[in-house]
Amino acid sequence: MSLPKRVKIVEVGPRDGLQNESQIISTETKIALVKKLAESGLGYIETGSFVNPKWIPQMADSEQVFSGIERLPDITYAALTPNLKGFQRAMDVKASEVAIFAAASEAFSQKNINCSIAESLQRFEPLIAAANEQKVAVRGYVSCVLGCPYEGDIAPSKVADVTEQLLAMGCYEVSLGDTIGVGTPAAVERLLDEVLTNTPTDKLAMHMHDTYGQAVANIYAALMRGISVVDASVAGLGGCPYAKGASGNVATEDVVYLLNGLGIEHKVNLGKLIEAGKFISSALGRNNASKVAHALSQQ
Ligand SMILES: CC(C)(COP(=O)([O-])OP(=O)([O-])OC[C@H]1O[C@@H](n2cnc3c(N)ncnc32)[C@H](O)[C@@H]1OP(=O)([O-])[O-])[C@@H](O)C(=O)NCCC(=O)NCCSC(=O)C[C@@](C)(O)CC(=O)[O-]
Repeated sequence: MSLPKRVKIVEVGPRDGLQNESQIISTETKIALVKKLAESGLGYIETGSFVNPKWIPQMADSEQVFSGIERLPDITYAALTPNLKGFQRAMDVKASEVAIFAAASEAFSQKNINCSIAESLQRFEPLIAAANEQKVAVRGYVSCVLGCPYEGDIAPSKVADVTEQLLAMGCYEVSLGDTIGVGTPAAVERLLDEVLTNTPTDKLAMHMHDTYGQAVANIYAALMRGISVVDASVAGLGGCPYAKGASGNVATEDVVYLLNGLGIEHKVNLGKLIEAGKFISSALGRNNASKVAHALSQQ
């Protein structure tokens, strides 16, 4: 399999990147971040989430964020939604599309969304029915595809099974999440050998966390298998509230640099993206986790 000609980057910084921050981040800062990301050329921005605010307080102002953003044409401003209630909240503020999230690990599913994998899929049914009725696209996530903080190794067949179920239910694409960033390219190969048996490449995305510094290598392994959608988080923001020790997602800047080096189209202006990363890192008072942003800032 050869590399794809172009890659779609799904920017998850405003949601996955910020959801785990313990300090209060103002709604204005979140809105400004989304604006800067949109201006960098990113076409898909996961802007917030409509989960129970008691579980994820940082996302409690997602209504205000969606209401406050200035929408540029041709940009998808997506929302994470765990159930019908979340979907309705997302629709009330005109999210462009929604994402549902399941796991390949029973223990993680319980910790993250308080139900078994089978129950979670059942819970998504009314959400998907409502989305179909309102012609809203639904993306799917599977967490813990390369390892679980509670169960350890996860069988690729389990990931393939949940992925197939989400697609059969109506998700247009499923993003495979290495939630705790333990994967290596060899593990990605083994995973994709199994998942691609019944699922075509154009139905899959990669969502790699960088805990062990393997995310870019893992993405490269997936690109080599023809996968052309990559989730990333500006400045490498993130972590997972239910996965202790998990670091941020792969930095979007590092993915863009990788794609540039491979001659793969992506439409993102790296300079503007780095500015967005600097903005949010300074607002949070933390180091920018993008190696590319760091290296280019030294020049
Ligand atoms: C799924 C639930 C809601 C189940 O939580 P539950 O407690 O089992 O839900 P419930 O249906 O029994 O309801 C309990 C209370 O929550 C309320 N509630 C129920 N739903 C909503 C809603 N949508 N919005 C607002 N409120 C809601 C509901 O109204 C009720 O309120 P009360 O009567 O107690 O006042 C909960 O477990 C939850 O919100 N979990 C969120 C977990 C989360 O956001 N995790 C992070 C995102 S996943 C992730 O980051 C991984 C990913 C996607 O990036 C990929 C990867 O890296 O692996």
